[in-house]
Amino acid sequence: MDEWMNYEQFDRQTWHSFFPTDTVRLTQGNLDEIKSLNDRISIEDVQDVYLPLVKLIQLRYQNFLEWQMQKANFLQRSTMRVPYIIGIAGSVAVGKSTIARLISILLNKMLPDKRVELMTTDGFLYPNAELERRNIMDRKGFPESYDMEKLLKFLNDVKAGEPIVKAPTYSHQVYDVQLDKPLTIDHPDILIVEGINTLQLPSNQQLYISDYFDWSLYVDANPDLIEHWYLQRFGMLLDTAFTDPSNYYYPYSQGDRKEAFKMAKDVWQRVDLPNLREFILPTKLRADVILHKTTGHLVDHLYLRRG
Ligand SMILES: Nc1ncnc2c1ncn2[C@@H]1O[C@H](COP(=O)(O)OP(=O)(O)O)[C@@H](O)[C@H]1O
Ligand SMILES: CC(C)(COP(=O)(O)O)[C@@H](O)C(=O)NCCC(=O)O
Repeated sequence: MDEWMNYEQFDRQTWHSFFPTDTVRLTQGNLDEIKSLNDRISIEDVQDVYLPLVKLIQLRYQNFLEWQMQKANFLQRSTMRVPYIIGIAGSVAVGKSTIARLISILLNKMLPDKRVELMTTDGFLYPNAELERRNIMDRKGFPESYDMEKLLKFLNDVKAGEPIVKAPTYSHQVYDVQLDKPLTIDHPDILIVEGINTLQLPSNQQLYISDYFDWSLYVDANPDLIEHWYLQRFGMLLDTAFTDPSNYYYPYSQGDRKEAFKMAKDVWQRVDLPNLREFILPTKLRADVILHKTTGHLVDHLYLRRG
């Protein structure tokens, strides 16, 4: 069976032609904000790929608002403000959080009167101490390493319009969940939820976390390229750990750099790559849009689900 049968494929030129972006003027401030995300992010990608993508999200969001109104009319109630939730999935180090931040900047630009918030599911990993207690430290990122019930409850509270909902956070520098530094989600218009497990099926609950997503994106790339990006990020983590003994990577930053990279490559091969193959890639065809990246993080193709 053709796995792509439910998707239409577009190359970047065609994709760009759907929303020629001379209609949206990015100010120098917007560009600086985008640049500060990542020095190497390409402005061509922003114009050719991400602005049309965000335009599509805007259209879907308008449709959602319309539906909320019609539903309230039908149920003879006043319209409630229900957050629109976007899920972003893909491998460790494929660029999910960078894209999530970029989409949030562009959404703010296109919808200045709406409040957009951003979070990652990493905070719902069990803390390292608990992973160790369960003897699954080598399975960090695998389905059993997340408190999915807590994540479901969180999404449910946000969707139900609870005014203040707290989400635990995760630090790559500390390499652990930071229970003392929760993120407060305060009734946003749009919430972007990014994480490797956003499109995964539940192991034992009846509810799927993807049921809470109004729109979803999967970020795809060749695993060899993702390994390269993982190791590049590892290099950056080593550089920032250099002067900070509290950083998880500090000991690696003090020792032989070659040995440190050997260790990181081993972790990718033993943990993150099998996780990608077994549990993340199989969720790709559940996304509304699949964005395919190639060398240098450039997007070459997009796939849009039919219907
Ligand atoms: N569009 C991009 N251009 C250049 N580098 C990028 C881009 N997207 C991500 N990166 C880099 O790739 C690495 C992984 O990205 P990140 O957003 O942390 O991935 P994820 O959230 O999927 O783990 C980081 O070092 C990041 O700076
Ligand atoms: C916290 C993560 C599961 C999530 O990754 P992310 O998508 O934020 O890059 C991952 O970064 C991780 O720590 N994996 C375990 C193996 C490793 O150290 O790479």
